[in-house]
Amino acid sequence: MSTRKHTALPKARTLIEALPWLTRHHGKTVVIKFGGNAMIDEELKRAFAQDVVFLRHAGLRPVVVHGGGPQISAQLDLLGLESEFKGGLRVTTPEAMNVVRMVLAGQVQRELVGLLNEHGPLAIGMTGEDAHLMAATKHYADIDGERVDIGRVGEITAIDPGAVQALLDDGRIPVISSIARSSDAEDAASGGSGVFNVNADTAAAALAAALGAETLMVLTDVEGLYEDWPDSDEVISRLTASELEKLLPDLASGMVPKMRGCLHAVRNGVHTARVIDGRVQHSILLEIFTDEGIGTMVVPDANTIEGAT
Ligand SMILES: Nc1ncnc2c1ncn2[C@@H]1O[C@H](COP(=O)(O)OP(=O)(O)O)[C@@H](O)[C@H]1O
Ligand SMILES: CC(=O)N[C@@H](CCC(=O)OP(=O)(O)O)C(=O)O
Repeated sequence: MSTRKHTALPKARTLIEALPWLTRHHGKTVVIKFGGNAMIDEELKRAFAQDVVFLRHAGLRPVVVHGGGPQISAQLDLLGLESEFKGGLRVTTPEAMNVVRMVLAGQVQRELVGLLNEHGPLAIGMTGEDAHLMAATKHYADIDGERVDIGRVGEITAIDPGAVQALLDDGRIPVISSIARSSDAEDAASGGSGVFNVNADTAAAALAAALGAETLMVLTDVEGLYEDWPDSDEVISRLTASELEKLLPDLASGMVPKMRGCLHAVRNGVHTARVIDGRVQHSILLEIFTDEGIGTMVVPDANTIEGAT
């Protein structure tokens, strides 16, 4: 004879709590940006892969855009090259560009694809260079009103999401590195050097808009957008595009491309853009499938879009 205690009820409640969210998000595209600072340990990376695969099996269409800033800096350091940032962007010499490409496409992307594919033949890696996904032109940093040359940093000029849509239609999970081909034909024809280093938050936001995604989710190493960083740890849970626009000039480095990206996304058809804590295991599932939600959510101004709650 065997007996069983009824411990299953809380589990069932959790599943039932997910039901309205499953219905709401079914068939919707979610672009998830996984920041280099959130990839701090193996457990977290595995949990991230599980969450993304869960979304896919729950009927959503997840797309991963990954970062790798700290990993690039570590490799540059090994090679005796310095890392310098201006306005939150890496000053990218042609030599550094080769390292950026090697680390993002050859190391970080490969690792994430491998972790996702432990769950089945799902993930396919690509960079913005593939199938004309991302075209860019040279970006100049604006430092106190001055136009500063920061090397091979790109500003996205066009996105062709066709290849990503095709992969999604085929049930795959695209994993994208933020490298773009030059939209200048002559530069592009120069092969290896005809590419640009694009900030991964910016790339994720532009892709979310081009795909008509429902949600942009940015995983980082803080709980969300702090109101008075670094003096307070009060997280802003929800703000409109206009409210965010007013805050932008006061934001510091790492948050600038993230929040600019969120603003761009919600102003271009994405229903919600969220910044969440990637250090919390299964933060993606908590954000998508539970009533609480975590982190900071940005919504369009006239919040008339059904589902932007
Ligand atoms: N208002 C703010 N709220 C939260 N974090 C902020 C804020 N302003 C600046 N930051 C900094 O931004 C960092 C996140 O950006 P970044 O280091 O580029 O992360 P990622 O690798 O995830 O893209 C945080 O760790 C924090 O130091
Ligand atoms: C132009 C620029 O700064 N590109 C970034 C690309 C990687 C990135 O954005 O990684 P995180 O999301 O981990 O910061 C860089 O070279 O670090």
